[in-house]
Amino acid sequence: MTDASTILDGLNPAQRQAVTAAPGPVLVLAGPGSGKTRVLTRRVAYLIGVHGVDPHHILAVTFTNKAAREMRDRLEKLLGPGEAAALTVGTFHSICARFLRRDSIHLGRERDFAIYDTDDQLRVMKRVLRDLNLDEKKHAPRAIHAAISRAKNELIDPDAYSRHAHSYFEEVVARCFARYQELLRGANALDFDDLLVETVRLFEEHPAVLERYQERYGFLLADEYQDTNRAQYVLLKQLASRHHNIFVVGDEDQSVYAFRGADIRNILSFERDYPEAQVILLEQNYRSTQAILDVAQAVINRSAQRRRDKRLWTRNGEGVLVQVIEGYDQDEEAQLVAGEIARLIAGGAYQPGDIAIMYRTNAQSRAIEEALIARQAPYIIVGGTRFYERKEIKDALAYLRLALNPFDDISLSRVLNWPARGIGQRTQEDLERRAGAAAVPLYVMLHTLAANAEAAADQTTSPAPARTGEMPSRARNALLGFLTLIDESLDRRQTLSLGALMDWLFERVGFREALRREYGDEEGDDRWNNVMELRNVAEQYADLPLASQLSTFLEEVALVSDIDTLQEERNAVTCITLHQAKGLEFPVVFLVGLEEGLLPHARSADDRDALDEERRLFYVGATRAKERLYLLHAFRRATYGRTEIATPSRFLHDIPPDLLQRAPKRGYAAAQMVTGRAAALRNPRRNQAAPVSPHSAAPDGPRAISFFAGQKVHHAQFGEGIVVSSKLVEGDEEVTVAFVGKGVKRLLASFANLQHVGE
Ligand SMILES: Nc1ncnc2c1ncn2[C@@H]1O[C@H](COP(=O)(O)OP(=O)(O)OP(=O)(O)O)[C@@H](O)[C@H]1O
Ligand SMILES: [Mg+2]
Repeated sequence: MTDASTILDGLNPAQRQAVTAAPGPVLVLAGPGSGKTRVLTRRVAYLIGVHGVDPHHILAVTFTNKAAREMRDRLEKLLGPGEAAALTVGTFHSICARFLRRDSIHLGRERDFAIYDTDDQLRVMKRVLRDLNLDEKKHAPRAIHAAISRAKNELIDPDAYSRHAHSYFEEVVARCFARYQELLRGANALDFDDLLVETVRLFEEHPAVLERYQERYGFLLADEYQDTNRAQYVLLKQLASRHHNIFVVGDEDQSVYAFRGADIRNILSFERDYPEAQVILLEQNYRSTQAILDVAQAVINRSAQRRRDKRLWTRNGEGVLVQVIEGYDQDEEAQLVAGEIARLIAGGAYQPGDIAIMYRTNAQSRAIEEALIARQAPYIIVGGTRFYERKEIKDALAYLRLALNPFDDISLSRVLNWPARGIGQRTQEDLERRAGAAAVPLYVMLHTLAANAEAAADQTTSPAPARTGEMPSRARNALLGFLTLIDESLDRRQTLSLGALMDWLFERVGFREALRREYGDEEGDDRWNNVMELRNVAEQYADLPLASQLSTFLEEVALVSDIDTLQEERNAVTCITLHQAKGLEFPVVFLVGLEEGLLPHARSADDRDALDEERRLFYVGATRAKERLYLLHAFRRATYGRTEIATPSRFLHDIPPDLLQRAPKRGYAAAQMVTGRAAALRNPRRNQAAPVSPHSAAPDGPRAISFFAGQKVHHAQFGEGIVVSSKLVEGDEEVTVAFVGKGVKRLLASFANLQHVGE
C-alpha cells in the first residue's frame, strides 16, 4: 500500500475532502481548472492505496481515450506499475464495447460484431434511402442519421419513435430508423450509439448479467459528468444501483453537448437518485490567470438560465490582459495568429506545443492551416482527415474486418471491387438486390450463388435455379473469386497472428500493386507506406492470445476518437474545435472567429438555450488558457461562398472593456506579416508600408529597424530602459533593453509595445 500522504500531496483542503470522502455517492461540482480531473485520479489512487480496493473492481469513465491513458500513467507513478493495469478505464464507448464483446451472446448477437464509424454509418444511411426509394437530395442522410442518433441517446427505439412521430420529417426518420437497424443487425454491426443502447438493454433484460457487473465494479467514477446523455446516465445508474459507490465530477457551465443529447439535468438527478450524496464544491482555479478568468466569467454570467453562482479565483496572479485582435478577413485573421505565434516562439518563452488555436467550426481551420504553413510552423489538426479515415487504410481495415465478420456488408461492398476484379456497379446492385430480397447478408448471398452455380454445373438436365440464371457467368465468376478470398482469410485468421494475417492478406489481394496502378508509383508508394504503418500498429497486439488479436485491434481502431490523434510528443501548435478542447489546457490560446453567426453560431439565433450553450462553448475555450488568451474576429468573412461584413460577437460586448486590450490597428498592420502582394491588395483598409515577408528573401525586403542602441524607451511593465541592441529576427525586431532596476530583457518590438522616450 502506498501511504496516504503521497496520494494527497499537492491537494487543497476541499480537494482532499473529495479524495478521502467515505465510499458512497460523491458529486464534485466545480469550475474549470479547479482540479476535478486531478481529484478523480487521486481518488482512484486513494481507493487502491489506502482503502485497499483491488483495482480490478474499479471502473473509471473518462472523456477521451487519451484521458484514460493519462490516468493510467499517473496512477502508475502514484502506485507503481502493475496496479494500474488491472483498472478498467476508458470512454463510455470503449467500456461498453468491452462489455458487449463478453456478453452480447445474451442479446443473441455474435461477439465478433463490427463497430461502424461515422463514415460507415453514413454509407448505411444512404443504402437505407435507396432501399426505401427516398431521394437523397430531398432527405439529407446526415440529418436523418443525426435524428436517429439523438433518439438512441435518449434510449428511444424505432417502435417508440414511430409511435411518436408527428411531422413528415419524423415519419421519414421513423421508417429509416427501422430499416437502418435492420441493416446493422444483418451485418452484425453496431454503430457508436448502439454500444451504449445495447449495453443498457443487456443490463435491463438480464438481471443476472447486471449483477455480475455490479459485483465486479464496486467503485465507479466519471469525469465530465455534465455531458452525459440519457443512455450514459442510465448505464451508470444501473451499475451503481446496489452499492452506490459512485464518484462523479462535473461543471454545469461546461456542458456543450446538448446537441448530442447531453443533459445537464443529470447533475440534478444525481442528488435525487442518491439523497445521501456528498456534494463538494471546489473553488480555487489552478490553471489560468485572473485576467483570463474574469473574461470567461463576464461571458458566462450573462447566461439566460439560472446558474449556481460561482466565482472563479486564482492565486496565479493577474497576468497579462486578454487581447482582442481584428483581422480584415479570415485570411488576415489567420495570418495575425500565425504572426503572433511566431513572435511568441521567437521570444523564447513558448514552444509550438504550448499553443492552441480554437474555432467553432471545422471549416475555419483551412485559413489557419495555410497561414501556419506559410510560416513553416509545425501544427496538428485535431479531427482533420485522420489516419484511420484515409481511403487505403479503410480498404485495408475492410479486408481485416471481413476476416473477422464476413456478414459486415459495408466492408464487403467497400472492397468487393477494390482492387478492380471485374465486378461492375450493375453486378454489385444485382447482388444487393438479391440479398435484400432474401433478407440475408451479402456474404450469405455469395454462398447461395456459389452453391447454385455448382448445382447447375452438376445437373445440366434439371433447370438451373432461376435466380442465378440472370447473372452473366463472367460476373458470377468474379463474385465467386472474391468469395474464395474472403473464405480463405476467415481460415487464415484462425492460425495466423495479426501481423502475419496482414502480410498474407495484402499479398493475396495484391494491395501494393493495386495502389501503384491506381495512383502511380509515387503516390501509390506513399499510400502503401500508410498501410505499412497500420502493419506496424499490429505489433502492439502480438502478445495477446491469437483468438483476440484481430478483434481487439479492430475495436480499438474503431474507437480512436478525434482527440486521440493529438500526439503530445510532437511539439506542434494544436488546431482544435472548441468542443474537442474540453478538459485540455495550454499556456497560450487563440479563439478565432468571434463573430455573430459563428460564435454564437447562426443556428442558435432565436433559441435562448442554444445561445446559452454557445456561451458555455466560449467559456470552455477561454478557460483552456493558462497564461495568454487572444480573441480574434474578422471585419469581413466569406461563408458559403459569399463574403459579408461580419458583426463582432456579442460575447465581446459582454466583457467590460477594461478587461481587454485591443490591438492598435495601425501597430498591428505595420507589424503583421502579409505573405505577399496579393494578400496586401486584398486588404484595402490598411495602408501599411511595404508588406513584410516572414522569410527575409521577399522582394519587399524586411521590416526596418526602429530602435537603436542608446535610445531611451518605456515599457508598461518594466518601466524605463536603454536599448542595448536591436536586430531583425524572422521579420520582427528583437530589441535588447537594460531596464532600470529590472535587468536586461530581450523583447520583440511588435509585441512589447515599447515607447520611445524624449528626443
Ligand atoms: N491543488 C493543486 N495544486 C497545484 N496544481 C493543481 C492543483 N489542483 C489542480 N492543479 C492543476 O491545475 C490544472 C487544472 O486541473 P484539472 O485539469 O484537474 O482541472 P479540471 O477541474 O478538471 O478542469 P476542467 O473543468 O477544465 O476539466 C492542472 O494542471 C492541475 O494539475
Ligand atoms: Mg477536467
